[in-house]
Amino acid sequence: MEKLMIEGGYPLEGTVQISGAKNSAVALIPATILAESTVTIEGLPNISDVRILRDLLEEIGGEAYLDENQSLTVNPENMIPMPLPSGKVKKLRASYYLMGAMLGRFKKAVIGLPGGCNLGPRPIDQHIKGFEALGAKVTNEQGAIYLRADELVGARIYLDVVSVGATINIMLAAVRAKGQTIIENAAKEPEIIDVATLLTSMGARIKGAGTDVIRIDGVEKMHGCRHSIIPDRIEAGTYMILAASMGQQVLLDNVIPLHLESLIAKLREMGVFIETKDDQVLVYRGKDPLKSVDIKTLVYPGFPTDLQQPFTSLLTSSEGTSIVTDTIYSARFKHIDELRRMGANVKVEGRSAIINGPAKLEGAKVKASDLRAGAALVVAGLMAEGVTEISGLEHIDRGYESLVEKLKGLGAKVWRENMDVEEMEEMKNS
Ligand SMILES: CC(=O)N[C@H]1[C@@H](OP(=O)(O)OP(=O)(O)OC[C@H]2O[C@@H](n3ccc(=O)[nH]c3=O)[C@H](O)[C@@H]2O)O[C@H](CO)[C@@H](O)[C@@H]1O
Ligand SMILES: C=C(OP(=O)(O)O)C(=O)O
Repeated sequence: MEKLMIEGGYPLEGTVQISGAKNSAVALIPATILAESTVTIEGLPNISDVRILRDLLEEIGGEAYLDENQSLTVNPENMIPMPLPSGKVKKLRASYYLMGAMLGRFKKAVIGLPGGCNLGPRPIDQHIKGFEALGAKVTNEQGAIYLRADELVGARIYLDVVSVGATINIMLAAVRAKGQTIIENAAKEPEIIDVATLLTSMGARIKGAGTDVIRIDGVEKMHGCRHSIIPDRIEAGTYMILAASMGQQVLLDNVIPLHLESLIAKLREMGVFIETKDDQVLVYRGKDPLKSVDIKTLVYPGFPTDLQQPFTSLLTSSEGTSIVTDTIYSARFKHIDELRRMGANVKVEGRSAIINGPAKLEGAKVKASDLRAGAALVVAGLMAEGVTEISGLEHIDRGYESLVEKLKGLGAKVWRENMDVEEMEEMKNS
């Protein structure tokens, strides 16, 4: 087991290449199940979630080859509706997309309840409501979801909560249903458009992805294609926050600036300078101290919940009081105790964190309890005086490709180290 070591206080400068979007990748890979010939997805991020999903495709009989350029070629011809009640499906949240994709292709699936970051309750009632509306019988037996349908028939489905996961999962099943499905109050995240683009290249008929009403006309067969994934707006956002905290001039390459408008607006409000080009963003700081701001996480195009945690770390260095409210995941504050351990002046009240700055952070031994908590601690570690040791690296590896190499490329002092036996015991017991 490894830990991440950061010696803080060094300015960041240079160019960083942004990888393909994790939250697209984890839906695009299951979507390949729906095709009847070879699908290639180019530019996938080199992260553990991608490798686990590749393995899951092989478990159900697919051929899935990930090459050195992170292109995944899937031959789904010999796939079978093998039950996946436990094992790797438990390692990530997005294994729930196997439900929609297998239901669409085989009209049946058995998938263990998904894992992923522990952000408090992560219900899937809206996914199930959608599958049932399409004609599936859905039961929960001993921690696995059983889905079965004689046939899938298009339906009008109104989502009671705007959910990225439910929107994509229903889309995956509906592309192979008979007739038209209309998803109302759909989520509008860029990852939904990316999945719809892949499905359309595979022969699906989808209109309105990226708006709150999506219309899908079911088709009988879907074929192979090539697809290039969108850049990761959350990884890009994390590097923009890092640049705002410690950057002189940091250029992000392979970005869609439009996907980051809420973050760009908030960083500018704090006094950070940002220039956007077609697929690049330049971030730099002036001489003045950063100003405090309030943020509230919202569905897209609002401020993303996935950037709330690293942004909170940045706010510890700004002058005045900031309030961060997470309306998507009210318990997404496990990073706060760790930030306090490093000297931050933050308290949690209900679904808000109240941050008083500027605080002088000091290196400490801290634990990443989930993926973006890990990103938050990396931001804090780079700002802090002295050495920060971050355990729980397996969470960070779920979502950030080559983090150490990318940070080193910007001039950070960061490295991975093996934990000693005592530390591993501590980890197990915490
Ligand atoms: C809207 C939002 O910011 N979604 C983010 C959320 O998506 P994730 O897919 O986890 O969450 P959803 O978008 O599906 O859910 C949004 C909200 O709806 C609730 N819900 C969801 C499904 C359901 O069946 N019932 C239900 O009540 C969730 O608890 C949550 O409060 O985390 C992902 C990974 O961190 C991000 O990629 C998404 O951008
Ligand atoms: C919480 C996240 O991932 P997951 O939903 O896959 O657990 C995330 O990407 O911030």
